Amino acid sequence: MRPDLKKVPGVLGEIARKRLAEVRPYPLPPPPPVPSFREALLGPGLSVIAEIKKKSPSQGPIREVDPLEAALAYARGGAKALSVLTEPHWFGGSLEDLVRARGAGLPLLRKDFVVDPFMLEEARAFGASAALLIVALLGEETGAYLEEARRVGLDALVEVHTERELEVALEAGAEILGVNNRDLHTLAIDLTTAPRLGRLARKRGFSGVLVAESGYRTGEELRALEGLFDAVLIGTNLMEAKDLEGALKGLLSGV
Ligand SMILES: O=P(O)(O)OC[C@@H](O)[C@@H](O)c1c[nH]c2ccccc12
Repeated sequence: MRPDLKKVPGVLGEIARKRLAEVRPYPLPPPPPVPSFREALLGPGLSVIAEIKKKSPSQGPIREVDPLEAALAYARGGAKALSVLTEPHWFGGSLEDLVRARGAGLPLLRKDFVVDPFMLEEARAFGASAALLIVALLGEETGAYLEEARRVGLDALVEVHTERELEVALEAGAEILGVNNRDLHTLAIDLTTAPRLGRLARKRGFSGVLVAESGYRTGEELRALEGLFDAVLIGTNLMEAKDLEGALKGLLSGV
């Protein structure tokens, strides 16, 4: 289950290699009961996964927030689930942020660069309902990580950015598929990526939950996702707003 990270280029490779060097398994507390991430996204209309992210490689510092206050504001604003960055160096996150965000009662996605199966057990033990699996990192190991996620009781958001990665994700049996508009090697965003690969996934017979990720800023952009996507993941645009609840309500009023 060791992904081969030597050949992963750009920012993504750098972050992931650092993360791998830091993994040191330790005894974990028994996992708490958590709500279902998958079910939360399957409600009517386009579900929003709102992200708690203090900084990022593309934006630099975004804001300092208390993850509990942010989580409560997002819940009031209509989010169906939350994504919490736990990567410390480039995103300023931590597992404590995950624990604090649980206070809002919404299902949590552990947003990190999972490169070791222990990180999945850890996510579950700290109260996540789901974890992100990045196909650009895990490659042919994606299926093994999906199985491990299932074994520990986590949903997996399997993230792709190219047609080749989509094939790997479908072959691995992904049930929740995320299409990232952002190329994690270069950080460039292209909003045509999600609809293009989303449509291709459906054409290939994918009947699971489809999530569009990254770069969304307007109600109009969200409206364009309706009918194809079950959910959208929004981070920076919300985090930059003073009033998280108002910003999310504003975006959703257009949908
Ligand atoms: O802040 P944005 O552009 O709204 O994007 C959110 C989310 O999609 C993005 O943070 C993300 C998508 N995939 C990732 C993988 C690792 C780190 C971060 C991400």
